Formats: sequence, C-alpha cells, structure tokens
Amino acid sequence: MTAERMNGKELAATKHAEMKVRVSELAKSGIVPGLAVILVGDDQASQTYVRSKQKMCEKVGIHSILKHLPADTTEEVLLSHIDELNNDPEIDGILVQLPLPKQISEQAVIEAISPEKDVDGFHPINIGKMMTGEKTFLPCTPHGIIELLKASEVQIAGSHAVVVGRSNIVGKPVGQLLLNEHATVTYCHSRTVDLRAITTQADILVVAVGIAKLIKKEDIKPGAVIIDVGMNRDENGKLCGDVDFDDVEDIASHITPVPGGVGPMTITMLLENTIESALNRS
Ligand SMILES: Nc1nc(=O)c2c([nH]1)NC[C@@H]1CN(c3ccc(C(=O)N[C@@H](CCC(=O)O)C(=O)O)cc3)C=[N+]21
Repeated sequence: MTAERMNGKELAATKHAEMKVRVSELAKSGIVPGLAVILVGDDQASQTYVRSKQKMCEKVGIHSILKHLPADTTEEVLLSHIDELNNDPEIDGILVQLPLPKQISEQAVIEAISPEKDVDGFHPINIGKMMTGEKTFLPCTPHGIIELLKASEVQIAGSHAVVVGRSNIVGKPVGQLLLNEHATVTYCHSRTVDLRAITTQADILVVAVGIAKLIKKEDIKPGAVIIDVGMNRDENGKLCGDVDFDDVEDIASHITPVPGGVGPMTITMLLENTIESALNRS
C-alpha cells in the first residue's frame, strides 16, 4: 500500500480560483479586500514567506501592503503602526510576521490588533470564540489542516487524533479544531514520557514540533492519516518535514508532503479570512 498524498498545493489552487470570483463580485460594490503585512527585521525565511503571501494576494485580487521595519524597531513604534492600520478603512486584515525581535512582546502586539482585523486568528478574543465554537477568524494552519482532511474525505468524528506539539499557533489550536469536529484528541509534547506508545494509537496524527524526520514507521499505526506541519532542512539542505516521509509512506493511508502540503493551505486560509473580513465592512 502506498499512502494517498494530500495535495495542499492543488487544493489551494482550486480555492484561489473560487476566491478570485468572490473578489470580483465584491469589486462590483466597490470593495477591494486589503491585507497589511508587517515584517520586522531581515530574517531570510520570514522574507520568503511574506513574499509568497503577497504573490498569492495579487493572484486572487487582494490589495496587499508591506510595512518592512528595521530589526531595532521598538514595541512602541510597532504598536503605533498597528494603531494606524486598525483605523485604516481600506485594510481588512493585519498580519504581523512572527517571530518578532526580542525587545518586542509578541503578546502585546497580538492583543493590539483589532479582533475584527486579526486574520491570523491569534487574538485572545478570537481564540476564545474558537474554543466555544462561535464563528470567528480561525488560525490559518489549523484551519487549512481541517480543510485538507475534509477534501480528502477523512472521517474526523470519532477518530483518535494525536497532536504532537503544543505551540499557540499550531499544536493547541489544531487540537481544538479537531475536537470541534468531534475527534478524541490527545496532545503530546517535549515532556511526554512514551511518545511512541501514544502516536501508534492515532487514526489522525498531526506533527508540529520542528524536528526533522522525528516520526518513523514504528511511530505510526498502519493506515493512519499523517499531517506534517514541519518545515526543516535535512542534512543536504533540502526542505523536509517532521515526519520521515519515505519511511512511513508505505504504511500510512494518507500523508501530506513537505513542501506542497500544509504550507500552501496556510496562505490560502489567510486570504479567505481577509476576504471574509472585507465582507464584514459596514
Ligand atoms: N503572523 C504569522 N502568521 C503566519 O501564518 C506565519 C508567521 N507569522 N510566521 C511564520 C509562519 C510560517 N508560515 C508558512 C506559511 C506558508 C508556507 C509555505 O507555503 N510553504 C511552502 C514551501 C515554501 C518553501 O519552499 O520554502 C510549502 O510547504 O509548500 C510556509 C510557512 C506562516 N507563518
């Protein structure tokens, strides 16, 4: 058996075509969705991500602006930029690229973004709404994972979903969204005593820890659905996930590749949130 690849790039392209239509409908009422991205400093990887977000915006017809601030920007200055964007009627979404330089508190920045423009879904108000199942901006990577599972017709309700990793941006919220879809959810993390004993029970295994090829065939149950959120470089400098793809491919039922799996879906959900926000303009 060879696992079916869950093609995030392809699903993203399908969704981009749909969004393009929605954006042109909005244009008839004089609305162009606007996304502002703030990048602080010169981290190479961050610049690459930001560039691909802007390219996707352009494809779909979303107006995007980039504020590129120097690495020594103070928290006060960053907060004043956010305040200005909160009050800009042409801006529907604000994304501050993480991580931020250490002189700036990420929590303070996230809480300064108006919840109505928080297209990352990181604001405590939006996290609270997600937990109670109210309609709100969902965090992009977790939401993209749910969309990929649904498009692949994976049964979530009643399944045992195991999440490895407990970050605020992926691990914790993806567990919550899987719970909202009626999975039984187990979280594993760096203090988990016997990781393999738990991952081998997973019908759906989500791995988001940032350790290249951590998960091997002995760590999964035959027929499991594997979601790999990792973005690492292997010993040859090649992009690879947290799952050893070649090792598990023959025993999993479905698996997301890296690249071309979860990453493109993350950007897609960001664009969807921005369009949704523009629809809420009054
Ligand atoms: N406020 C904020 N929001 C974010 O959503 C956010 C962030 N900060 N900081 C960094 C992470 C990372 N992230 C990625 C998005 C898409 C790909 C992606 O499209 N990856 C491609 C490959 C990219 C390549 O080839 O290097 C793929 O998986 O196929 C990757 C990583 C969003 N993040």
